[in-house]
Amino acid sequence: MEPSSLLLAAAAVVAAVFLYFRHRFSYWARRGVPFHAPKPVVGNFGDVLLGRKNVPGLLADLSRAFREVGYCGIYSFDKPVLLVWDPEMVRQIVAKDFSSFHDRGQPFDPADPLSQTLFALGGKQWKNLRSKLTPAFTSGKLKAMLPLMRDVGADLVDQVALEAHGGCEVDMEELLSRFVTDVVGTVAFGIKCNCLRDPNSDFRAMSKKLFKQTPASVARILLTTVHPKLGVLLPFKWFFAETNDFFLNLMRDQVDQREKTSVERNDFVQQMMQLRAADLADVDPDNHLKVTTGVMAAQAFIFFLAGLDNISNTLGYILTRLAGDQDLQDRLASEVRRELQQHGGELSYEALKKMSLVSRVALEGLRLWNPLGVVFRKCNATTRVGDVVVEKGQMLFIATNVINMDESVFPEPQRFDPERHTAEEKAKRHPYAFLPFGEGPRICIAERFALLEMELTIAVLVDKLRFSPGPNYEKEVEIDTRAPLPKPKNGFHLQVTERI
Ligand code: HEM
Repeated sequence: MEPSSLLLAAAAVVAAVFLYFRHRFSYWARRGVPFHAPKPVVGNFGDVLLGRKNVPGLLADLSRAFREVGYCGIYSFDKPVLLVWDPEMVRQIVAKDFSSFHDRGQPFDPADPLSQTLFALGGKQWKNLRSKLTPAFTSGKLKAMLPLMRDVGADLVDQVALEAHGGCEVDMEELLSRFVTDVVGTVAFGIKCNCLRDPNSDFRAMSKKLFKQTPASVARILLTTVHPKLGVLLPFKWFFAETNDFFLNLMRDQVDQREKTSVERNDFVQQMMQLRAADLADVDPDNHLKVTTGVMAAQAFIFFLAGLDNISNTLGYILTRLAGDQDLQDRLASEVRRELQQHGGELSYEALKKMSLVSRVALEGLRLWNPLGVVFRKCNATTRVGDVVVEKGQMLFIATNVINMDESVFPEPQRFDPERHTAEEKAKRHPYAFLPFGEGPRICIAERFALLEMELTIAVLVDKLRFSPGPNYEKEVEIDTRAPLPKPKNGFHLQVTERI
């Protein structure tokens, strides 16, 4: 090709790209929705890509200019996204008009077994699987899982006491992270993985790998959130081949072993096996997802993804707050000891459910730490939400961290105050003003499981141990802005002594 033709072709490409972005980036202006001016290509997400802010932090900052409006338009790369924090609009999106917003727009690749999670599925397949998985989280099932969790809780207390040597500072981020991995190992996969004792176990290595953020993994997560098809085309699977094989083999081995030995355990693998047996009778192939070993592994994998950092970091944050408030910590310990006494010394399900301060502390931790910070939906039928006409295909982000910090609802929002979660206080506020687990038919399926695990952990720790500020104590925990979701930059260092 002639140099002049080459130059002309290059100019045409540049002009086409320019015109494309100019059109894309005028989306909100054309609709009269207040918006943030985007940067070329990255839209409003440049600070996340550069590691300057995590996703909830970015969304909180973007909401600030339009706080009273309750929503604004943003651009995730070139994709317009409606950012919402007005509780009434949120109610409409996640509950009232659920039929127009039933999916998250997550990628689903039939060739990638671990992408077939309840979180990612949409439409009728989601509905069918959700109804099958819901019974796995009933009170009866949680009660049956509790002894498994309690054993790991006892291991945690022993390990913390061991590392504290009667008064040293301990990094609770590391120990809690190993603890939650052991819990998931036992309740989801039926194996004792011993990460608390052995920080180099296979399970621990895999969980570390999974949560290790690389520029490629962050880019993929962001891109797949807004461009599912693009995500599927990228030359690596949802969580890379090694992770796929690890979880698939784990599930396969567990199922084989149980089928051979007829051993039954009160865990998630057992429930998935029952589901698979019942599934053989399901005669609706169009709307239901066949429960293969891959589909079973995918659901257990979500346990792994959702049940680790979310829970361990919220607990680490709570212990940090308790270390700074000895009075609250003592009241908590008294409640735990009183209820234990009244329940024959056993930390039973009934005893835990009587510990109302423990529960309020867990909720206040979730309000302030808010591990996910954002809930998303994709519009599947054009619908008016408040003053905005949301078109089919439109992505919506619900900034739950902004809602949780509204000072008209939670005065002095930065203050750790469990009394915000009494029944009377709850009755005074909008029902959508506190959403750590999302809301509506797609609310976190494991909400009660996650709360139970958190309550159990708080109870076993404050019963036996006292947490206080040590030399590396951070009253205000510094956040690692390079991680997409809340993560402490320097761990949760706390001094630990035995509680008399
Ligand atoms: C403190 C811990 C946890 C928090 C804060 C949390 C929070 C959330 C949130 C905000 C959502 C989105 C809800 C929505 O879109 O309205 C969600 C969905 C989900 N979570 Fe959790 N979660 C936690 C633990 C877990 C655990 C341990 C599991 C293990 C099974 C789990 C499984 C799921 C699943 C499968 C969904 C998708 C539900 C659906 O689409 O039907 N989560 N979670």
